[in-house]
Amino acid sequence: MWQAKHVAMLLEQAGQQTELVPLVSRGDTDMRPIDSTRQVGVFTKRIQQALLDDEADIAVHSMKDLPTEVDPRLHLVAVPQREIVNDCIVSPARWSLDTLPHKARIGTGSRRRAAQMKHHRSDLSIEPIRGNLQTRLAKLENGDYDAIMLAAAGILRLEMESLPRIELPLSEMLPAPGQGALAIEVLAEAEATIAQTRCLNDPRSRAAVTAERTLLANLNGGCLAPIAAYASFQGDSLHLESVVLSADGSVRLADQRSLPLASGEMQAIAIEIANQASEVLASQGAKALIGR
Ligand SMILES: NCc1[nH]cc(CCC(=O)O)c1CC(=O)O
Repeated sequence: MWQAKHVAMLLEQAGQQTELVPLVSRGDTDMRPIDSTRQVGVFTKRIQQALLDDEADIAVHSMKDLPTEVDPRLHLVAVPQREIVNDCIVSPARWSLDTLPHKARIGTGSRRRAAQMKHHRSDLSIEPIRGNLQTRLAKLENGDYDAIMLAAAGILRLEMESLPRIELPLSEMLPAPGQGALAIEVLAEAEATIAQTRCLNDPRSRAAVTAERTLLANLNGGCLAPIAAYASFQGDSLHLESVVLSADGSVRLADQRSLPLASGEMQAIAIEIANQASEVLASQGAKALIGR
């Protein structure tokens, strides 16, 4: 709802009228451990269906939740300015990755977060958790976990800035492809809506997300894979950091590279840098790690 209201506000600032269409997705209601369901698009399918059924004109997703497979009936018209990309450890004592007690119990359903935590701290006990933020925080307060992991962007969007937490540096915890970014989808044939929503696009945020998601797609990883990637603009270059891990964090393949922006069109550079990175990671055995 925060994300949809945020996009409505941006559109209203651009002189467009909007109406909110609240929806509930399976991702909101299904409390089974996310890894066990092996489903993709649990947060996004319901919203996409609203476009196909003409219940809504504009879909607002978390980019991180949007599967990389493209539905030809839909068009990703815009990626707005991206938020903070980091992950956080939430705990009353504000433990960091280094100060967490020995064998602390960490609540996360993310294999990417679990593997990176275990890579740095193999003693930690990673335990599954589901539910919305309020549910997760209640479980933390109840003592079910010593700490839980959350995206900083989600905490800020829920206006929970006072939550006791440590933001993890990218060197310890690289984000999921697309983390902290929004995705605006419309029907591919909706030319008028495309024209009205194009103004929401931030070309640099879009290029960064394209690089990260191309890497993910090239390695056949869904949103559940232990794959992390972060693209950023550094001077006159696009920079891409990517990491693929074994589930237990004992194996960690990493790649870092830059391409000058002068070498071509920005979206093409984003795809090229991802292709180079995924080729190197694949040659080091990334695909076997992901399947494990
Ligand atoms: N899978 C749930 C989800 N999808 C997007 C966010 C956070 C916001 C974002 O990363 O854009 C979250 C929660 C979390 O990872 O803590």
